Amino acid sequence: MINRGGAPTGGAAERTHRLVLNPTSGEADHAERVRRLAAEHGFSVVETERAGHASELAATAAADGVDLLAACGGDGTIHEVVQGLVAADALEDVTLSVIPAGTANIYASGLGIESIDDGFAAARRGTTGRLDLGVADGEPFVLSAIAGLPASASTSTSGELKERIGTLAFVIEGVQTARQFDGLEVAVDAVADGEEYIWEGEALCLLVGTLRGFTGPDEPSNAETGRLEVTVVDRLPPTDAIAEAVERRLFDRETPHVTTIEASELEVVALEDDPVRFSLDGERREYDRVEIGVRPRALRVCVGEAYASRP
Ligand SMILES: Nc1ncnc2c1ncn2[C@@H]1O[C@H](COP(=O)(O)OP(=O)(O)OP(=O)(O)O)[C@@H](O)[C@H]1O
Repeated sequence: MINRGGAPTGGAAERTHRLVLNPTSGEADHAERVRRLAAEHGFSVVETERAGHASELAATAAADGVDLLAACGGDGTIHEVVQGLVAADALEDVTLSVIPAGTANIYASGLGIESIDDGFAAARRGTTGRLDLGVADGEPFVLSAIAGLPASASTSTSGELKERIGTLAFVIEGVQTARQFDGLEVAVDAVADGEEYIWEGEALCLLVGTLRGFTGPDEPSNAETGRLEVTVVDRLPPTDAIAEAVERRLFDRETPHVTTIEASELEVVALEDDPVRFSLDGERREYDRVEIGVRPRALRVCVGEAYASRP
């Protein structure tokens, strides 16, 4: 559901705006422009000085009574800001705004925000959506939990490929950079539409996303379903995996080695001694066993015009 326009909480005059700026994200050439635009739009700016700092700054903003908090950086910065808001138990009080200044900016794209100017325009317009938040082992993620591909795969995907085929672009580029990859011995136990789904074996990769289609040709995508899109790609020769991934996405055909379900919760267990390496919104984590769930529509976030006009 979309809340069109107006201040998300309180009157415009009472709103407090703050922006958490990661000056090192992307090409690291955005800080000066963002400081200027932030001032023009009535945001005070706090800047990160190290990894993890955005979470602390977000929690402080919540404690200070900020009601519109912008995260300026890439997906990792948004991840940290949301982590801080969750830690401060402030999701009901603070509206998030996204100013994309990272390398891939996948979450911003999913919200229909393609540029820094778009981000400020969305904040100014104040149209908000309530979006699902993923949770892995208690840690919130806004976009994705990906295992089996190098964490860099989630950020190295080219924009063009991503636009054409969505999530599976990660698979394709990941496979191309992971030819030496041994596969992932895992058991996946998921609940989809009240039914249990069990997968066990050697996977090439496992992708869990909050944005449905995450995100295919119909961007921007719906992240208000209360379900996670879970894709398991069997271990098979890289070229076959690519062919099947493309076939599945482009022609919407069932393919034998790529399974996609919409789950409300799942558990992933490593069947080998080594833990499974995940990338949570691009940040690296390792688990022997992890429960992944969703907090339906827990995050209030300013959306771009393209998202807001979605039927
Ligand atoms: N001042 C800082 N110095 C060094 N690292 C920082 C600083 N501020 C934040 N970071 C770290 O930068 C990392 C990358 O940030 P982010 O993901 O936002 O940008 P990106 O990788 O360029 O973009 P994307 O994820 O969209 O491809 C995060 O892991 C974050 O912890």
